[in-house]
Amino acid sequence: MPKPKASKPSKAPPTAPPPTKVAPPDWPQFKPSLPVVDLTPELHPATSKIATIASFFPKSLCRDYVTFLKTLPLQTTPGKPKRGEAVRVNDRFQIDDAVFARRLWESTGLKEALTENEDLRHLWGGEPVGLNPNIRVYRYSKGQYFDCHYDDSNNLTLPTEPPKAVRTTWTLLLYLTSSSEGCVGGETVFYPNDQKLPSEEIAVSLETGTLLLHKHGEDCLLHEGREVKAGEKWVLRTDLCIER
Ligand SMILES: O=C(O)CCC(=O)C(=O)O
Ligand SMILES: [Fe+2]
Repeated sequence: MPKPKASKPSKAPPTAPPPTKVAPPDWPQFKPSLPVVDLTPELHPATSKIATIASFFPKSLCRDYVTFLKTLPLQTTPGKPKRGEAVRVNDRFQIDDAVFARRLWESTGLKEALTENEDLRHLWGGEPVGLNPNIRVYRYSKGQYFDCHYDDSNNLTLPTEPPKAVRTTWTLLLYLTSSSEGCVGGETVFYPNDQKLPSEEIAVSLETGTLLLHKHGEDCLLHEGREVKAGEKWVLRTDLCIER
């Protein structure tokens, strides 16, 4: 747990070891081929620990993805969190899929957007080399939320040839729905001073197709996925990996 200061449960629940022998899903193709717009990460005006890339997925592709994701065996959060873990109330699907992580990195324009932008290169904490194969899909329905927590950095080995030792430094959240699809609430809200103070909140509203990036590990801001009031919030999560 990188930040023990907060009084609330503050560690994201552990990601149970992803099933290793489960066949990966037949993720829809990226159609139209990506990127559809110039992918320039925009730093949040309040902090350089949050960036967004608008229209990372076009809306039609988000729609295709949600239709597909609904067919996956999502699991509702089991039981009560352990001491010191944040409450996450949503439905989730998790898979270790290095091939899909690589597609998201190499076939979307993301790799170029993060590695070829000289103004932003210093933000990533090292040389970005790919995405975490641990892919998570979240569905939040009315009343569901992810309470305040910090995201940990993890050391991994990417199954490249030869394998690459990496560390995750930023969380990536791809919003697949928003108010355009009838989702009310569900903002990702950050608190810059380790306390849930409404006066200091930095709320990022859902935008269909926007990729939200935020720094994690030691430098992670306390954050939450605010309660969904109506409709469904669908999110795809992975993490940025740098060489270690
Ligand atoms: O759903 C959100 O907006 C936040 C998700 C999150 O914090 C996480 O996956 O660690
Ligand atoms: Fe998080």
